[in-house]
This record gives sequence, structure tokens and C-alpha cells, in this order.
Amino acid sequence: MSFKVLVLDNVDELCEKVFEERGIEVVRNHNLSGQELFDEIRSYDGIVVRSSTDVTPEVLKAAENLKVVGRAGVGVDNIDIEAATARGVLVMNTPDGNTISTAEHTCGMILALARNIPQSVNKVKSGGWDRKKYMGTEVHNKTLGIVGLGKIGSEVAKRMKEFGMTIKAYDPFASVEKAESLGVELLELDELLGVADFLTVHTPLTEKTKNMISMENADQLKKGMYLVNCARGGIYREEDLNALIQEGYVEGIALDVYSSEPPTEELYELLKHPQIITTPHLGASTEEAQEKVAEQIAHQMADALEQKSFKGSLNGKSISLITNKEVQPYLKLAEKLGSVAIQLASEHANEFSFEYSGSCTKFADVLTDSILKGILSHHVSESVNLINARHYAKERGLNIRETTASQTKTFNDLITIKLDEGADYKKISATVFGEDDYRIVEIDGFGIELRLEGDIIMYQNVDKPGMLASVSSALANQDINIANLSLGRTNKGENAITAVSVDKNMTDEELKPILNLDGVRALQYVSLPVN
Ligand SMILES: NC(=O)c1ccc[n+]([C@@H]2O[C@H](COP(=O)([O-])OP(=O)(O)OC[C@H]3O[C@@H](n4cnc5c(N)ncnc54)[C@H](O)[C@@H]3O)[C@@H](O)[C@H]2O)c1
Ligand SMILES: O=C(O)CC[C@@H](O)C(=O)O
Repeated sequence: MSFKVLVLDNVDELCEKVFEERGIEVVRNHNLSGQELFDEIRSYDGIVVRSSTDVTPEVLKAAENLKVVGRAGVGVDNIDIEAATARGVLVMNTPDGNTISTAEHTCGMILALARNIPQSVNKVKSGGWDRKKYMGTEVHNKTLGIVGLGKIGSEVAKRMKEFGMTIKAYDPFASVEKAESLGVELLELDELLGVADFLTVHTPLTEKTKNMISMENADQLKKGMYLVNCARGGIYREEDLNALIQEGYVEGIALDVYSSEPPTEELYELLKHPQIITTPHLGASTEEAQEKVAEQIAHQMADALEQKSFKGSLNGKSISLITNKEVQPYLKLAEKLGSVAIQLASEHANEFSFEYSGSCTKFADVLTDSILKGILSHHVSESVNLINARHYAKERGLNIRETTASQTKTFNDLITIKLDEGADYKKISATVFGEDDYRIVEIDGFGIELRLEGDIIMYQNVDKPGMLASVSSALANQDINIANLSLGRTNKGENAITAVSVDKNMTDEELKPILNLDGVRALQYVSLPVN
């Protein structure tokens, strides 16, 4: 299969080179926006962005062919992941390609703040000489507070420790072991604010981190401390930055990132304060980082398009498993069973229970996605895949229950779907024999064995002689061949379930003679793709 990728932002050329080497057609156009972008994007399977292009629901809608959006970098604030997920589009980033560069930039900002480097450089360049004014402070023996001890935060910790700083951090998700191995003491946020001489943030911008420092909690800060933000604009409340300095809470502020980039006029005004030093989002702007992220994203996207691996995917927890050989047969089984379930369910049914037993239980999450794909493909006009199946299930108000059980006595693995009360059949179980022999093995407690493929007539009947003969002659009269059949009954002469596979897709008209046979009840017709 051939794929086409559009590189939209200023991503290193290595990106195109890798795509070309991987046999993927690649076009670079980083000046597109508005209608031009909507028109151009239509035919591409993948797009690569940095932070200039906003991948909005409208862009995603216009990109009819899109399968993957790649961010050459970490932050995906410019990509509407929810909208991408709803459209079944994979979003991936390169989580560690620019870690070192950003950590180094942060360390540079800390030192530049401590020694007034940008301000004094400007002074000299403008013909001035004021050594007293630019008296600095050592970082040695000072405390560096790190909020967010992830990849960049950890690299900053290692480097600034070598400068003789004591490192303390706040990160509710970091393990104590990890902090200890870095020689970092974990504190609560308010404790950290009270002891940090320098505070640097390395978290995403979230509801929790937005405005983490503002005039509202300025009293908690150690007087005369320094603030650094090389993560995301808005973690320090921008409107309060000048006041924090003027009222003596903060001695200096270093910013690489802003709530709007480039900053608005009002923000530019605030940034003019002499104790605020600024860089234009340069954390990841090194040749090394840009080459790494460009190369990584191209390989990751090529692998994803070729369904080889899904490294770096942010919304494809399930899809990343589809390259796992062990899970593949179960995925197919689950999807087929989902398709059977919806064909047997009552109209408007919205309650389904999925039960997994045996070794497939460890894949329960992704198997549920696959069952939902099977169910929803009958109802949703857009294409349903493992990325968007849960989104559509939620949107359609499906109530799902998932349970796992220990191994059954009879089968190594079993997937069971329980249907709504109003359905003719309430519970249907299936398994896979070998690699690709998918079979229904139980319906409502009746043991049955029928391949999950093709066209299947299912009915309940009284277990009496001649029933099958009547059905087969009703089919023979219409020149319809039986491919396979399976009978399940409780006790001799009681109720039975019969499943008949036929060689053609039958119309309602053709089913009528069987439906009208005396003793045939609850006739249902199920149609599945042939393997
Ligand atoms: N300036 C740049 O050019 C540049 C470059 C790369 C990354 N970044 C940004 O830097 C930030 C960190 O990147 P990273 O690669 O280290 O990410 P990461 O995911 O490795 O680390 C983020 C850390 O933040 C922690 N965290 C999340 N919510 C928190 C909260 N409420 N309080 C405290 N800690 C919290 C997480 O537990 C995690 O350890 C991101 O915002 C990223 O977009 C900026
Ligand atoms: O220079 C860039 O692409 C931004 C890098 C950075 O903010 C990121 O999140 O990776």
C-alpha cells in the first residue's frame, strides 16, 4: 500500500529523507493555513507538525484520508486529540527527542538569571558599563525546586546538582525510588515554594498546573526567589508577573514559553520588565534535538502507517497491541462476535456485557474495543476502528460491562457476550481454535459449534424428528445449499437450537418459508464476512 505524508511546520529535512527512504511520498508545505490548508490536506495519510499548525476539528474533518498526525516534539497542545480520536486518527509525539536540549536551555536560563547575563550583555552592547547594577548570586548551596520530575525535570536535576544546588521537587506522580536515585527530595508544593531559591516547572499545562504561581499564593514563596518556565506558558500567571517582582516576592523571572506565541501586544508590554528575561520558545531549538525529533517522528509514522509498531501514540492504547501476534486471533474473534451480537440484539439495545476467560483475559481492554468495533460497524456511518470505538460507544449511549473469569474447563479461551433481556438469544460464547478457526461454541447454555463466517440462520425448535428435514427442503426448494450446521439441545425431546450456515446471502423473502415452518421459533439471520 502506498502512503502520502504532508510536512506542515518547520521540521528538520531529515524527516522527508526518512519518509523517502521508507518509500512514503512526502510533500513539504509549511505556509498553509485556512482554506488552502483544508484543500491541500484532503488526500494525505499523515501530517507532521511542530507547534505552528493548529490541528483543529475542522482541519481533521477536511483531512478525509488522514490516519496519523505526528508531532515532532513533546507538547501536543496544538492538536485536538479528542477530535482526532473521534475520527479514528492516531496522534503520536516524540517524547524524548528534545529532552536534553530543553534541560540544557533551562539550566542556561537559571544561570542567566542568577548572573543577569542578558541584561548586562545588552548594557555593554549599548555602550554602557555598570558592574554594580549587575551584581549576581551564586547557585552553589542554593535550593532548586522542580515542579514535574519527568524527563526534562530529571535531566535539569542531574545537571544543577553538579553546580552544587540542593534539589527538591514536587511531582505527585513521581516515585520515591526515582527521586532518591536522582538525589532529589520530594516535597508537597507549598513546602517546595517555601524553600526554593530557584523554581523551575516541567509539567504539561493542565487545569492543575495553570496559574500554579500567581499573586494569590505569592505569600508561600521564599522572598526574593527566581522563577523559570521552559515548559508551557501560563503555568505562572502572566498578568501577575510584574506585580510578583514589584512587590518583592520574586527577584527575577526567565521565560521560554508564553500563553500565546508570539505573545500578544499586552504580554509583550509585561515582558519588557528588566528583571524578566525571555527567549522565543527555544528549548528544543538545537540541531541535535530537531534532527532527533524529525527522524523519530518519520520512523514512528511510517511504522504506524505500515502497522508495524505504534511507538509514541497518545490515543492508540489498543492499536499499539495489534502488532502483537498473540492478541491478533482474539481481536478478530472479538470483532466477529460483536458483529453477531448486534445482529441478534433487540432494536435499540444499549446494554451489553462482555466476559473474558482464559488467557485472553490479559487483553480484555483491547478486546472490548474490538467487540465494540464489531457492534458499531453496523450502526455508525463513519469508519470505526480501535481508536474511536469507545468514543462512538459513549456517543451512542451504549452501557458496557466487562468481566473476566478464570479459565473454563472446556476451552482455553472464551469470549461471551450477554445481550439485552428482549433478545431471542441472551448469551453467546465463542473461541478460536488454532490461529484462525473462529467458532461459536455456546448459545444460551446450548453447546453448539459453528464457524463465525458467512451467512447463518439460527432458530429454536422442539427437538422432534423431521425438523431439520423440513428446513433443508425449504432451502433446497429455493436452490440454497447448506454449508454447515450445528444442533444444540438440552435433553432429548426438549428445546433445541439449530444454526445453519448457507452458501448465499438470503433475503427476507427467502427466509419466510423457514420462518413459517411449524416448530421453528425465534429465527434470526446473521451475516458475517468470510475470513
Ligand atoms: N520549551 C520547549 O521547547 C520544550 C521542549 C520540550 C518539552 N517542553 C515541555 O516541557 C514539559 C515537560 O516535558 P517532559 O518531556 O519532561 O514531560 P514528562 O511527561 O516526561 O514530565 C512531566 C512531569 O510532570 C508531572 N506532572 C504532571 N502534572 C503535574 C502536577 N499537577 N504537578 C506536578 N507534577 C506534575 C508528571 O508526573 C511528569 O513527571 C511539557 O510541558 C513539554 O511540552 C518544552
Ligand atoms: O520547538 C518546538 O517544536 C517546540 C518544542 C517543545 O515545546 C515541545 O513540546 O516539544
